[in-house]
Amino acid sequence: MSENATYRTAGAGSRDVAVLGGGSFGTAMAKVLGENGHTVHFWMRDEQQAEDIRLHRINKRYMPGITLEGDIQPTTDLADAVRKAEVVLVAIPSKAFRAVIRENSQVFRDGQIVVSLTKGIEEHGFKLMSEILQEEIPRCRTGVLSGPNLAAEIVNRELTATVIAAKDPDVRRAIQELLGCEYFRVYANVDVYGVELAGALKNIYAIVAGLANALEMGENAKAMLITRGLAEMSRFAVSLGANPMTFMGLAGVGDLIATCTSNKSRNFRVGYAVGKGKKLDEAAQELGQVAEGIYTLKLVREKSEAIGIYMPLVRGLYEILYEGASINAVINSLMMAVQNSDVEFILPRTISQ
Ligand SMILES: NC(=O)C1=CN([C@@H]2O[C@H](COP(=O)(O)OP(=O)(O)OC[C@H]3O[C@@H](n4cnc5c(N)ncnc54)[C@H](O)[C@@H]3O)[C@@H](O)[C@H]2O)C=CC1
Ligand SMILES: O=C(CO)COP(=O)(O)O
Repeated sequence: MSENATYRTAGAGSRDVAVLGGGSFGTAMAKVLGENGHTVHFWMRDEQQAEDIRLHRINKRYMPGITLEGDIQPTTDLADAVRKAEVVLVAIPSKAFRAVIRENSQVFRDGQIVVSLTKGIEEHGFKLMSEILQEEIPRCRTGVLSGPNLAAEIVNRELTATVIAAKDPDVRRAIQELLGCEYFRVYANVDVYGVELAGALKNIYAIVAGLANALEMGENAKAMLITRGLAEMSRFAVSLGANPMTFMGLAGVGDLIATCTSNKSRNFRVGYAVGKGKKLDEAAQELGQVAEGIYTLKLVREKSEAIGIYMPLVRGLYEILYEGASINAVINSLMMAVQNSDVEFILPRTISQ
């Protein structure tokens, strides 16, 4: 899309929306909403950052060079932002998600629409963000936004599609109307658990893909890793109750392609740095932004072992990142493993072939 293209609100007129979280993705969604003619109460915890955005219309730390247009009002007063908003979008990293919502749970209203944009899993209890919303603010109507949504592309108005997953049709419709525009399409799904889990799981395979790229693996190898990643993540998610067809959609295969093939993905970049010999801590430190896959990997490895789901890529990546295994040794062991069926929803993985 050209910089000079005109933008219009996709549906109803101007609405008040709160975006919680002043990082890359919060900024990207605030920008879409602002351009769509909505009033954005953009909450962040750092007053200096809020003041800077107020004055210069640029989030210097997370989106340098990107001007925020429209009625975007940076604030450090979360209660005020939520009270003024009809709809709340939450883009806070999974590690801080519950604490922020719990601390402010009283300010959310009955029936208020609250949607998670976060692609991660809570450390204790393996809770997804929509489950945290239901526990902390059960009187709200909740949903999840996920899909191939690299923030760095959205802020440049590059064509993008996303998925709003919610049981309540009003939530789905509201988000489609608020965010949809010439460069941003919003598809709908009712499989909240599948869409949300897909978004969290793909971060693991983006790290694997970054590693493969650092090792200059060929296209066959990269395609194998992405496709076997898809098999592994859908096997795991389906065992927990997700719909396997969700993984054929934007939130599954779509997001996997975007993040496993682009160094705009922070998870991919962490994998790439480790593949080039950096220690995990060093790679994460240099990134300076969240790479949820680092934490998701630990939780998924633990959970898959507890429930007996075969996830060789998760196990291999865990050994590399957390147990100091050599990358070559892990690759050799993966290549020597039993050769299973391709699509196990057609030919079961474990029967004799
Ligand atoms: N950046 C992207 O392309 C996309 C990111 N996401 C997801 O969005 C979520 C947020 O990620 P980004 O904005 O990209 O991360 P980021 O690393 O760019 O920014 C994180 C933001 O969270 C804030 N934060 C951290 N701890 C906090 C706390 N305790 N209280 C309040 N604010 C806190 C930081 O100050 C920062 O503003 C992640 O779960 C990510 O997976 C989803 C789709 C795309
Ligand atoms: O989820 C994302 C794009 O869909 C962003 O991925 P990263 O967090 O790896 O940058």
